[in-house]
Amino acid sequence: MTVPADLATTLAGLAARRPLLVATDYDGVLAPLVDDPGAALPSPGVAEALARVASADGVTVALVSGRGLEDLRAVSGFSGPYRWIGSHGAEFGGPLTGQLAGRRDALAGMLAPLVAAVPGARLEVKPASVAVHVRQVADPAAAAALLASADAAADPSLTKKPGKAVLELAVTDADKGSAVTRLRGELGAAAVVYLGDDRTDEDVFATLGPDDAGIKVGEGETAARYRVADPTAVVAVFRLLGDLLA
Ligand SMILES: O=P(O)(O)OC[C@H]1O[C@H](O[C@H]2O[C@H](CO)[C@@H](O)[C@H](O)[C@H]2O)[C@H](O)[C@@H](O)[C@@H]1O
Repeated sequence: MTVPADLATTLAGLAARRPLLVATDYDGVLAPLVDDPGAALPSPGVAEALARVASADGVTVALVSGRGLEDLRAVSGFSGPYRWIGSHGAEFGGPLTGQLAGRRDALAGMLAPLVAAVPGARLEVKPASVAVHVRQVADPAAAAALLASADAAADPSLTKKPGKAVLELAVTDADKGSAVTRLRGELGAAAVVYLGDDRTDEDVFATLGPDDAGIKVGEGETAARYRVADPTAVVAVFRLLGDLLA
C-alpha cells in the first residue's frame, strides 16, 4: 500500500516543522468499522506505527474521538504518550466525572423505547451523549425512520451529531474542531496533520490552514485536502510519517 504522491510530498515538508501536532480520529481510521462498537479493534500495525510517530522530538500525537475516553482507551488498547480527547472534545483534559449524567440519562430514557422498537438498533450511552446506532438494522427504511424520529425528539438544547449509521445527541456543544484548535494553541503547533473519516471530522478539516494537512479516509464529501482509501492506507501514512521523522 503506497501513500498518494501529493500527500507524501506534503508529509515530507511537514516532518521538518516543530512543534508538530499529529491528530487522528479512531473509528473508521485507526480501526475498521464493524457491527459491534465494542469490537472495533485497531488495524494490524497501527499501534506500532503511531507510537513511532509519537516518539519523535517535538511531535505530539492526539487521539480525537467521539467515544468516551475510558471506552477509547479500552477498545484501542493503546498506551502511548498520547493526548486523549474523547466525547467529540467534551473530554479534553480527562474523563467527565458524571456532571452531565442527569441530562444524559433523561435523554437515554426518552430514546430507549424508540430504539427498543426497532430490531437490530442499539443505544449507546456515553459520558456526554447518547448514540442511536442502526448499523445492524436489516431494513433500511426502518433504520432511516428511527434516525428521523430520534432527530425529531431532540430538543433544541441538544447538539445533533450524525455519523456513519448513527445519530448522536449530545448534552454539550463540544466539537472536534474546537478541541483541535485548543490543543494547537496549547502546543503552539507550527502545523497540524489530521486524519478523519466521518462528518464530525469535518469540523476539524474546516479549521485547518494551508500549512496543515487534512486527510479524509474513505469516500464522501470533504473539506480535507488529501484522501486515502481506508484504515489499511492509514497504517501506510503513519509508517511513512515515522520514517520521515526518524
Ligand atoms: O470519532 P470516532 O472515533 O470515529 O468515533 C465515532 C463513533 O464511533 C463508534 O461508532 C462507529 O463505529 C462503530 C464500530 O465500528 C460502528 O458500529 C458504528 O456504526 C459507527 O458509527 C462509536 O460507537 C461512537 O460512540 C462514536 O461516536
